[in-house]
Amino acid sequence: MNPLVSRERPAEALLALEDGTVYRGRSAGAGGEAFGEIVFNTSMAGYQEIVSDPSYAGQIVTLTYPQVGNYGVSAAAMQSGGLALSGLVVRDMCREPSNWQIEGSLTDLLRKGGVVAIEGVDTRALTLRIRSAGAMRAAISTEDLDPRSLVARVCKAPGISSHNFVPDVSTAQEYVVPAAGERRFRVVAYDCGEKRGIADGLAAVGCETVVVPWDTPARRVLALGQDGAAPDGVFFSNGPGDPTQVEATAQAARELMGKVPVFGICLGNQLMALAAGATIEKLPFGHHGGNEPVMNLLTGRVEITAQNHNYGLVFESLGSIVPEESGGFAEHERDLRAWSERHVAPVVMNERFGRVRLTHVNLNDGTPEGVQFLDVPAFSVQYHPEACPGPHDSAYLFTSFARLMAGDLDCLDIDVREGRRF
Ligand SMILES: NC(=O)CC[C@H](N)C(=O)O
Repeated sequence: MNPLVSRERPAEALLALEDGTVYRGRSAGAGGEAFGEIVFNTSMAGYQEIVSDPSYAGQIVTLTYPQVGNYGVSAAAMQSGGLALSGLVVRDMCREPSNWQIEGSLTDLLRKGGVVAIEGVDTRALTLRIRSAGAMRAAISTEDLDPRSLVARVCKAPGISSHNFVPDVSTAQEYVVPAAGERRFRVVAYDCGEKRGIADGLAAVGCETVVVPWDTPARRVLALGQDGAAPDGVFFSNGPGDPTQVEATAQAARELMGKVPVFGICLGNQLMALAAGATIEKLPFGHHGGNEPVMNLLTGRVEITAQNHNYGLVFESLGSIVPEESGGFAEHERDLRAWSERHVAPVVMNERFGRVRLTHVNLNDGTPEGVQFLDVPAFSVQYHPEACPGPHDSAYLFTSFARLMAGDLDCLDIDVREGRRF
């Protein structure tokens, strides 16, 4: 008999949302109770990378793809050492996974990681509800099966913005990730919950990376390069929760930008924007999935991207527009779609760091997804060039960072300059 096949009858479970909606199902992970903010992820594969992404701390993830777990799990797909998400909701959890690389089942991984999960939920209906009502507080329980009681307890639970989740997932100690192949740069990465795929992406372009805790002061980082000198570059990682909670890292970004080349992904992008004094807004239900179209405004190319965020920066809040560098757009425009339609990469004047150019826009809702600082060597994106899971269209951004560290400030259109095709 296949040792991965479980014949036991799973316990009953209940999912409750703060708007009063409840779904009955069965346990598909650890027993117990989990509270968190419910979001949906539209990836069609990659459930293991999703559940091991530290950015999901404090969240209950609903997978829109209906059958989950069918190819099992393996150590190589883990994006971190453990599972940080609060809970998982699926339509159908496969109890007979099969794959030549299989090392275990998703249900076992969730159980070992203490993650409460529910299956048998109409995830289409649930996703539509989240899409219209927005991300909200929710709970999964295998203990409290009384809908009224669980909804009432959800309504009393703290919201995601009331806690800084980054210390829970950041490294406690500094450590070094070697370059894959020849070492070209020595980089310091702020670990706010960094995914392994990002560490691999940095290593692949020749970075030896010193990974440091989220609250490491800038002055320490400036001595972590070769022989106690400043590093060749600094990277700000992805991570969970509300970016305005992560003050120590935003403060470090403020001190480091302008001193060394800087690159940020997702939470890193938000923290660099906060360092520049920008406003961060909460999106209604965020972007979580492997199929989000983003236009690179410098090349006009559209990348299909992996995303996982609920917050975004308000580009106009970085400063007032510089009309002569913004394709004739004299006014602040709320509708960034107009810029993408006209392939204009507008520039604003930031009080602290000088000119900032909008480089990437999400084509689904027109939200800003990448900025480049023109007067200091720094750029960041809101989405995930490392994929894991997802398409690799944006992998060039790791090369862009290597170019930036080598002194090439025009580093974001390299795929076109090198004639690369997707
Ligand atoms: N993946 C991330 O870095 C997410 C950033 C932030 N926690 C958000 O939800 O927007």
